[in-house]
Amino acid sequence: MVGSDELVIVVGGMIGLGKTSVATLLGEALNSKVFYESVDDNPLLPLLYTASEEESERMRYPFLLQLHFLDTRFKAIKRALTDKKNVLDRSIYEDWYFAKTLNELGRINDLEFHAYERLLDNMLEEIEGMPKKAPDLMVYLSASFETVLTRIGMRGREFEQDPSLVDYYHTLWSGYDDWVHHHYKASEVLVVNMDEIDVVNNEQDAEFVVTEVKKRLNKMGIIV
Ligand SMILES: Nc1ncnc2c1ncn2[C@@H]1O[C@H](COP(=O)(O)OP(=O)(O)OP(=O)(O)O)[C@@H](O)[C@H]1O
Repeated sequence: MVGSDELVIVVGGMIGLGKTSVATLLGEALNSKVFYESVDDNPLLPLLYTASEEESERMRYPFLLQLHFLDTRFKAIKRALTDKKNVLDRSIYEDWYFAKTLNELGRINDLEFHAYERLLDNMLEEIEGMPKKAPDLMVYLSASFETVLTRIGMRGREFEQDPSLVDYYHTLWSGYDDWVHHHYKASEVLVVNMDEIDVVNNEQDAEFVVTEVKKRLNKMGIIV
């Protein structure tokens, strides 16, 4: 039985749906530390979006970016599972889906992807050897493609705005639900439909999400 003081929650889902806001909200509601996905100190991320195809291919930016994420997420999940009582804004489990999509799009080659998978397996084995081996719950934010595009546009992060990225977003979006339901096995999953939910501007929506998470945890025998 997991005590509420050992609880680890990961927040997942497509780009722009509000993982950071939901992670903050849950951190406050459950009195937990939050590990944020850091975008500002990641020099490789804008390059994934803005470098020319030729430069990206020559410099291997998509692969280097995956190594960067693998490194930071491994650190975060190890700390979260050791310290306990944490909420993570995205996690190591989800990055594989990005890497696989970039491989399918030809931006990461097969040799790179296999090297990535071996490194990831090795890291996951380390995690499974820890006293707390996995998160307790993934809160998965889901939405229509229209909502995703609206939210990415509203957030206005400059390097994410180019219209040529819509195909990339659609490819990621179209396999995301399948990834969470058929590939992700580390914990139970609570799906939150973000089409009608705005946790930032609507207090009732924020309360609704917190209540849903608490209800699920209680059902799992974790009293919060
Ligand atoms: N493994 C990865 N490979 C490629 N890009 C990634 C990866 N992980 C995150 N990103 C990118 O990093 C950026 C930040 O991620 P994302 O927008 O999902 O989180 P966020 O800024 O916290 O959004 P939100 O909080 O609104 O859900 C996005 O452009 C996303 O595509």
